Amino acid sequence: TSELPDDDELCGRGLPTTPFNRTVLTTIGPYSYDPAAWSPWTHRPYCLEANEEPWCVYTNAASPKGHGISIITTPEIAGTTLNILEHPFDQKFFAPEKIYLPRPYKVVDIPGKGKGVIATQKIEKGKAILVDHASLVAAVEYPADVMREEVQDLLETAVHRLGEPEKVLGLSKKGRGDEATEIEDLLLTNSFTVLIQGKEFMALFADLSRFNHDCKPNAFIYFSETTLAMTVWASRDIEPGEEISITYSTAGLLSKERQQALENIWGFKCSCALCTSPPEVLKKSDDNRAQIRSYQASIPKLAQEEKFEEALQQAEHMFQLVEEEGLTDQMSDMYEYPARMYYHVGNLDKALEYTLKVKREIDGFGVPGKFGQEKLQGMEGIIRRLEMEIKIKREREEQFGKQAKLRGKARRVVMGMP
Ligand SMILES: C[S@@+](CC[C@H](N)C(=O)[O-])C[C@H]1O[C@@H](n2cnc3c(N)ncnc32)[C@H](O)[C@@H]1O
Repeated sequence: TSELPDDDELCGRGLPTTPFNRTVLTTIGPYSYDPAAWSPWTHRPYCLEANEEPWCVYTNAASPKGHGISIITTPEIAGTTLNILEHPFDQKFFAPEKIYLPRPYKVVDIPGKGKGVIATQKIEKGKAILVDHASLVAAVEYPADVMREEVQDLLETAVHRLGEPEKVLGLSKKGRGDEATEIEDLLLTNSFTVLIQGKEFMALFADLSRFNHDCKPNAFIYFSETTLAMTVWASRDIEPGEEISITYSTAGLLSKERQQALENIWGFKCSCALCTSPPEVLKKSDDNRAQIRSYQASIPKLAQEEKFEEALQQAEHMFQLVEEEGLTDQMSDMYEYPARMYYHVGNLDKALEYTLKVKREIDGFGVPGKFGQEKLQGMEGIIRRLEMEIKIKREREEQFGKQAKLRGKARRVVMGMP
């Protein structure tokens, strides 16, 4: 738009001002005119001054994978937290055997939902369907002295600086009229809230944005803070021709709560198979989800009171219901409870089974961060120990079995039997 800095300014030669007459910062550091100092950004950061600190657009127009990435945040966050941005430009972070290439789906029209994604081949549970790097990452909250028009200006700049802005501009919009600008509408219709080092951001992913919501999805998404990529994982086997769906709402909500959350946060009325099913089906699902919710509260409590048998019975039933409701991967933080409790009651095989699930959660999905790496090493240690204890236990049982056989034989000899 005419409000955007012109090409000279984008290359760092001019002195751009925002349409609101705040001078874009020109100090050294992230604002330097020397392109070498902007790395890994391809444009000089475009900033507006706010009371406490400036807010800037940081863009790498070419990476990752050509479509580019723009991030709206403060220089402090860009300079510290987002140092991790070396990673998005690294293409080696994914094991090829874990991900489908080329993509195993196509984008088609889905009645009542606009566009959506259909599997073009059988997709196996546990494999990655798509790894999509964010195109736009924008802070959710701004200081009180930053005007809405100024945020709109940052957003415009962020999108138009991308290598392929049309990939983002072509996404679906609700048509919110005067309520929102085109880019605000795009964000409201398509962005996912992600956490980067504990801070909330809105993130827009050009390809992920075609996946529709389902209350009983067959896939789930995982965001990696270190690569700023969202991965879509198959949570069960998916047949060719099936729509691939994810969930936009939080786990464990009942049907009315889900409908409300989707309307309030995403602005649409859900027409997925579960939401449009007969009342008795919906009620059964709600009962299951209410039971899961109650188990989520009671299992940690029972574990604390060392009522392991009861807690384990509940945990087994909970994971059965979770599977039935298609929520398996939203409950992964609960695996640690049965892992520990089975160890306490001496069931090492089950303890190992659940510990392996915890490990899969940490390292299966993208590159774990520093905390993830430490936890992963801890888990690997526990797994080695459990495997060793199981081996020793098996050997003892075998030894015991042999001795019992010998004793039996000796007794028969004493008694004069053949
Ligand atoms: C992130 S986009 C998904 C892709 C979108 N259908 C498209 O055409 O590009 C979110 C929008 O898709 C539609 N949508 C997604 N899931 C839906 C569902 N379960 N029921 C009805 N509409 C849905 C809504 O219009 C929503 O605002």
